[in-house]
Amino acid sequence: MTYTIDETDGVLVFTLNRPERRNAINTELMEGFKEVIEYVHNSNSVRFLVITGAGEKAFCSGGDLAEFHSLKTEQQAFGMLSKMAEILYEWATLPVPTIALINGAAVGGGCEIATACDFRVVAREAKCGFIQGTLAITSGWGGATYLFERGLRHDRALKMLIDAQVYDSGQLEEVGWATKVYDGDREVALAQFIEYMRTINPGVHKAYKEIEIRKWAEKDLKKRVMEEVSQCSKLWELEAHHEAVNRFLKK
Ligand SMILES: CC[C@H](C(=O)O)C(=O)SCCNC(=O)CCNC(=O)[C@H](O)C(C)(C)COP(=O)(O)OP(=O)(O)OC[C@H]1O[C@@H](n2cnc3c(N)ncnc32)[C@H](O)[C@@H]1OP(=O)(O)O
Repeated sequence: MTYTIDETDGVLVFTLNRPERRNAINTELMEGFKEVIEYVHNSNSVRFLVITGAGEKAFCSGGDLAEFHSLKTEQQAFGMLSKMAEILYEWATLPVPTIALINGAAVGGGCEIATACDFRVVAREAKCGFIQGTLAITSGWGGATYLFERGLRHDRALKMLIDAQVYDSGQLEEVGWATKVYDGDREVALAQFIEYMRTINPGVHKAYKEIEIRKWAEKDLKKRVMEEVSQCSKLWELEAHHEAVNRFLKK
């Protein structure tokens, strides 16, 4: 199974389970996101939603370059990108706190997924970055739009995007992208992170999330996400992108 979904004591953990591909997102994993979103909406017990990656090397390496390399045209790219962008918008607007438990590399779309979460709890040795620029594209699942919503200083957010490099945990904490950096066991780090939040009535969590969600609705966030998708789709079609992906796949 390319993913697992486990609920324990109100904490729902969605684990990307393709460690041999550094937990790259393929079509099957997109369905996993949709299953989790439906689970949360239908649940009276889930209080926190956590996403993490199987193994110790990666949280998520973004889109599956082998699977998505077959997408050549702007229209073909838009079909995949918009599907995941819609999923991430539903994820970002869930009525429970969402936590990216970043156990390893979060790059490209993996960094976008983490940025769409409310919190980013990052392993000391993890490196994360919006590396799409090295593939001659921009973020394509809404990650840049969410980044500009996360309260980082504009210059720091923009530099993360146009550096297109991976940042270490110290840098991620310094720019304000990492909520917390942890050492050792990820389960212990998660338990410590939610220790106080879990003493608070879940109705309070939901009400505070609704304030942000209302602001995003008033500011046409979803429209802006889809404009980001369209921009990425245009760049996707260009030869520079396909050549860059070929170089990776022939490594
Ligand atoms: C809008 C989102 C956007 C999109 O999908 O359009 C993107 O996400 S674009 C960015 C796509 N992602 C990448 O370019 C990252 C590529 N991967 C890496 O940079 C590294 O694999 C890294 C840093 C995640 C981990 O490095 P490490 O040295 O630990 O592992 P390897 O590179 O040796 O990879 C092991 C194994 O996994 C395969 N792999 C890794 N990432 C992907 C991926 N994104 N898609 C498909 N396959 C991936 C890699 O090819 C290796 O396979 P093997 O058969 O063992 O050679």
